[in-house]
Amino acid sequence: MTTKAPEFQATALEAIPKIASLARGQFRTHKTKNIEWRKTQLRKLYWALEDFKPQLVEALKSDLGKSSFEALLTEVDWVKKDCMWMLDHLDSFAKDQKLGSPDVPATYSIMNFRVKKEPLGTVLIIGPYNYPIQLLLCPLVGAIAAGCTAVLKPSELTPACAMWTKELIEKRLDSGSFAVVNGAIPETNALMAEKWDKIFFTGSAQVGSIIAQKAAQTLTPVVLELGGKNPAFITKNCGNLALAARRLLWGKTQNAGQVCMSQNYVLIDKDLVPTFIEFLKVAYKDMFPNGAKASPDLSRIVNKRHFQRIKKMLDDTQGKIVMGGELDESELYIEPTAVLVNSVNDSMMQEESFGPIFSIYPVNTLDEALNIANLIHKTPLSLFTFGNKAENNRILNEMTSGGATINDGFFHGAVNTVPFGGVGDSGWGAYRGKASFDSFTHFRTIAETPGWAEKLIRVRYMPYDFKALAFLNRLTEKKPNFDRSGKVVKGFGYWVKFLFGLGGKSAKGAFLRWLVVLVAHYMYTNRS
Ligand SMILES: NC(=O)C1=CN([C@@H]2O[C@H](COP(=O)(O)OP(=O)(O)OC[C@H]3O[C@@H](n4cnc5c(N)ncnc54)[C@H](O)[C@@H]3O)[C@@H](O)[C@H]2O)C=CC1
Ligand SMILES: CC1=C(/C=C/C(C)=C/C=C/C(C)=C/C=C/C=C(C)/C=C/C=C(C)/C=C/C=C(\C)C(=O)O)C(C)(C)CCC1
Repeated sequence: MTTKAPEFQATALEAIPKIASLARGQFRTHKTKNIEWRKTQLRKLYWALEDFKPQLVEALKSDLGKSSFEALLTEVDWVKKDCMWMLDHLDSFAKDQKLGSPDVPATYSIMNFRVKKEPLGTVLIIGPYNYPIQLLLCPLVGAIAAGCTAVLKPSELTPACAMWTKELIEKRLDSGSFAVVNGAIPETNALMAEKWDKIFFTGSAQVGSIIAQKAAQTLTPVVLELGGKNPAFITKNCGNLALAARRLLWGKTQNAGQVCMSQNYVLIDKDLVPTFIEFLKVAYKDMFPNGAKASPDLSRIVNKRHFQRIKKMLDDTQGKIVMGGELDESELYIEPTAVLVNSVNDSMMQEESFGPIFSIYPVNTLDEALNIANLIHKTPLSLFTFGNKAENNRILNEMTSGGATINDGFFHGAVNTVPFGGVGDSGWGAYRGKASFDSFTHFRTIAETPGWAEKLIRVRYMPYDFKALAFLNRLTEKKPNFDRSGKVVKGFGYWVKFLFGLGGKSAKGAFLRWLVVLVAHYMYTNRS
């Protein structure tokens, strides 16, 4: 089969309602509730990715100039690993969860409480352009695992990937249950006019807001995986400044920095700035011994619009380019570039670069750095800290983010089985690993009241009987061990528990303490 992608073809608008209706109809057959059926789809997706690997690698090259190395590591093989991991864990994720203590008080243990994991239904997955395979198909892995049917809308900015994705999904997965609609705003709007049981959107905050507003009209739940202006903090106590420079440069060179979770700017102790810049240049030389432009490893910017957007940030900055700075629109090439700035109003601080450029902002204190970062973007998608333990903990405590990495670039987002998502306006919800299954699952609590218990539980019936209520309260009510000011009162009960528990804070703690006492007693009494 040729590796050249078919000419990009948007899905006919009039076909979209039928595609959505077919996916809904497939869900209503209930076949997706069969775990083996879901596993079969995941296995088919795995082999489709394997078999279409040459086409997908070629498509990523033509759409983004993405190296085959990154095309495999962060796209095709990444999703294949997702399929394998989900296959290994799906049985445990999908089985009913029996509820007991402490969720269910002993009094109600006869009700056989359990949580049934049910697919939400038919979902819409909208993907971005920067990782057009991974960021579209990893949510699909979750949807399949949860038992949903799905319609995918790839980004039109990566047309070759979109066309091959359509082919591999529609040719290899269950017909009608999984479909791809290609197109841009009109097609996405036509999809948004349909009723979905969940929408999973990855893209800009601006478009995410449009999606969320439309979804709200039909009370459709959404997951939003958005962007952010992500800070990196480097303090005097960062330990290895050269390591910080190399690891942060990694975050801005992979995929030519078109990574929503990479750092946008670096807040660094002012005394470290000259050395940091030198270390950046050393790392740059290591990564690109023959220059970045000649390197087969560095992606290109996806299109002229984004190229011009990034170029404008550099044109508008009042800062000084201290590394890189070469651009070539004919190749959509932008050199990894660092800009030394001194104003929070600088274009390099105010916008998400979503490219291979970032700013360096000297600070006097960690207080100043935290104030600036919270001013620039209170809820970024990521943050990175290079300080001592106390400083890192303080940064994590005083600044939130979707995820964070200590002492590296975006490593919290470089392992496909740990939860990934934003916070505040950088995203709603999470996926990857079990979170992918959970994201498309309804956790349905079920109780079952046995007939023989009717006399035991008559308390709820009229005519109400306060004696029965008092009896129920005696069984179920816990006396407070605190007073009205919220202070724990160390009364008789407290001391009895303390003594019998040997001061342990929990049953496990008490057990372990008693075990130590008994072993010590045994060893003493049996000493030679
Ligand atoms: N949190 C995450 O995992 C990620 C977040 N992003 C964010 O996405 C942005 C870059 O990706 P893009 O693809 O440019 O995002 P985008 O928001 O422009 O497009 C995303 C999707 O929305 C569709 N779309 C665009 N405009 C629309 C409109 N007006 N109405 C309806 N649908 C529309 C596009 O066709 C595409 O499929 C950056 O802001 C980046 O931070 C990108 C990748 C991952
Ligand atoms: C080899 C042994 C060991 C240790 C091995 C280790 C620690 C290996 C480390 C490997 C590394 C650093 C791999 C890095 C991989 C990076 C990846 C996969 C990046 C992925 C990027 C993605 C998915 C980007 C997504 C972008 C998004 C969502 C966005 O737009 O933001 C031991 C264990 C130490 C000893 C045995 C041998």
